[in-house]
Amino acid sequence: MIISNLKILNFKNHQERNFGFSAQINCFVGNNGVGKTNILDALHYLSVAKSFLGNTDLNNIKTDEDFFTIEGTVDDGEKENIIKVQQPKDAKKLIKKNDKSYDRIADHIGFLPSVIISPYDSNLISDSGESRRRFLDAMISQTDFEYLFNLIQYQKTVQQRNALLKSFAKNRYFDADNLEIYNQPLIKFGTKIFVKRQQFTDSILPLIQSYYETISNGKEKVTVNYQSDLQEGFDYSQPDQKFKNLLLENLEKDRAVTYTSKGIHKDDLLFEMNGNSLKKIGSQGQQKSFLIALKLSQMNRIKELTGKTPILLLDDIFDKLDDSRVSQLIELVNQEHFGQIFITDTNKERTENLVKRINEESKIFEL
Ligand SMILES: Nc1ncnc2c1ncn2[C@@H]1O[C@H](COP(=O)(O)OP(=O)(O)OP(=O)(O)O)[C@@H](O)[C@H]1O
Repeated sequence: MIISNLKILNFKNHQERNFGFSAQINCFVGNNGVGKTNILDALHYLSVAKSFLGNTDLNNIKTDEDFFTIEGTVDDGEKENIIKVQQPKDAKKLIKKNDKSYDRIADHIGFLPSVIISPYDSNLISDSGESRRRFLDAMISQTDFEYLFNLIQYQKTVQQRNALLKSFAKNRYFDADNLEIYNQPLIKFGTKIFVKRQQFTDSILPLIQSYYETISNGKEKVTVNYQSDLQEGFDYSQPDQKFKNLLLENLEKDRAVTYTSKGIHKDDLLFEMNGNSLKKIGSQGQQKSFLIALKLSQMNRIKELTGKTPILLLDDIFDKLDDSRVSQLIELVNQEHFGQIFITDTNKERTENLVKRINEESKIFEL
């Protein structure tokens, strides 16, 4: 997938911008706060119709303006497509492909896959399990529409079941048959999600280890463990049984706390380095190397599963990495064809030197 052109109107600090991109490497250089990351965020919008920084859409409209528009020309290998994302101040966000609006934003996910590596990724290590779950979900959803559908259904069902548990407690009343209406879809969708998360983590682990080994020159060994309430004693010949048992065993607890205490909405990913928690013992550079390995593996899997090469967004990537790790990373980019890459850096000279070392066509934009 190649973005040949990007037009931005009233997006964050950018009033009006128009870029013609290289099919290979594009760099944005400039001082702190000039809006380099915001350009990557605009490209991220073209991919999944939302910010990677977690801001609300309305906050991304330039101050004192009434809307923002992001328009990209995307070559999918067969033809050029115009993707347009528009957020008015007082109406719903719109996303269009070739002038046709999508009914649901989810229908666009997967058309233009992207992988972002940014300083904000460190939240993946430091935050609670929720951000790792969201990352895992986003990773799988980009290659598997059914997964996204199951996840949306599961989340709706958990909310409905929790509301029912609360209403039971409030009215001092309980009806097992009524609860069963929600248990069934919870088990069906939750089990499918568990199996997919397990398979995906298993398939990505060797890639993460191999990329980490290359970047760190074999200095440390990392692992990623998927953890789920459904794991212990899960039987693939009767997959629904485990979740069924869990709900039964925890019924009294769920009634007492008035929410669903067990399930795949509590899953987590455990990141380890040499057998210890990466969060506890990893230096900033080691953690960053791990996150880069994780993201490059994500890229590799998306490419393998969909046949599409995601765009790679590298925000401030060289900060905190020593020269040896930067060299290894560049070596990697040279060896494997990563498709179209967008890089931000405050240091123009460093960027020019880097680009010289990578044997790809490039453009540098000074902001
Ligand atoms: N809705 C908005 N309206 C106007 N300006 C905004 C809006 N949202 C963010 N900004 C501005 O965007 C700028 C930050 O842009 P960005 O993070 O892209 O900078 P950067 O060039 O990547 O900086 P750094 O090198 O520090 O990472 C800030 O000056 C901020 O005030």
